[in-house]
Amino acid sequence: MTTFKALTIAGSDSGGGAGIQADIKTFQELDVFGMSAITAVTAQNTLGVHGVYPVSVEAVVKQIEAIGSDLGTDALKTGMLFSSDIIEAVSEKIKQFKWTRVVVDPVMIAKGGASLLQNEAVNALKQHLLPLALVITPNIPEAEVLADMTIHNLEDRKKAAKHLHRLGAKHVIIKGGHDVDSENLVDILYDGEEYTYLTSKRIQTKNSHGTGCTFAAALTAELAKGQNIQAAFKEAKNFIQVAIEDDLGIGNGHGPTNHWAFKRRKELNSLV
Ligand SMILES: Nc1ncnc2c1ncn2[C@@H]1O[C@H](COP(=O)(O)OP(=O)(O)O)[C@@H](O)[C@H]1O
Ligand SMILES: Cc1ncc(COP(=O)(O)O)c(N)n1
Repeated sequence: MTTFKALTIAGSDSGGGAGIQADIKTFQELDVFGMSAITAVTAQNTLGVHGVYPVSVEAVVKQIEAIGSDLGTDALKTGMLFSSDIIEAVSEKIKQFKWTRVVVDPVMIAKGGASLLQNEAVNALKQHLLPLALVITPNIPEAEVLADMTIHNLEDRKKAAKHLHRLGAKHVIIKGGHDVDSENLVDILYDGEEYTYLTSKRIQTKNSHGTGCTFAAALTAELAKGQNIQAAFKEAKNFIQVAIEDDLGIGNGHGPTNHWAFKRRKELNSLV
């Protein structure tokens, strides 16, 4: 049996709902062997971010080299990268190891408002990492920053996707979680020619901590297994939908999603 592998280069969330922890859980649930390079440690729970402690560039590079020189990976995702120095170093390593199945989740601000990317690092992200992305997965506020425009509606989102494609990302997914005025939730994918829309019902919940990380990790896992972007997009959307639906109700604030839900439902369905 082939063992598919995926690497996450991201921050640690002590609360377990986002960041490295969400990524590894998602990889595992989708039958992909998960590996990590940690860029920053955050002291975080469902109530917010209580501390951010970046890891040295040297330590980030060493972690990636340890994986690249031995295990290799079938796909990778980036999440919280924090600084332009880390972004540049990560980009160099992606090039060195000739990794192409690269998902860039341009994490900027935690749901509670804490900054997970320094302002001056946005340019580094655009210049160095975006051109290496097979797919970039911003939420609406992140797409606004990267495309340098305001997004009011779906047409604006399509324009922003085109802009990010021009900057070098081969595919652009702009997620719709922040479009809180609409009852349905639409995620869009642009491949340079056509748009694909995935629509789901908006679930009313305060427990959406880590949705972006989990979605991007599911996408990465499917790409690691050799799926094409369209198929990976659909599976990632299904994964996050049920993870939000079956939330765990833990913590006193914005709780995590349920990373078990997708596999458990699949197993239940195969029993009946
Ligand atoms: N309330 C919700 N109901 C259903 N799906 C959601 C909800 N909120 C977010 N999602 C889904 O979770 C994923 C992450 O969305 P979003 O919240 O936009 O990103 P981020 O977590 O990066 O801010 C997307 O696939 C989006 O469609
Ligand atoms: C370490 C880390 N990385 C990313 C996020 C963003 O979380 P979300 O997926 O909810 O946008 C987070 N809160 N913490």
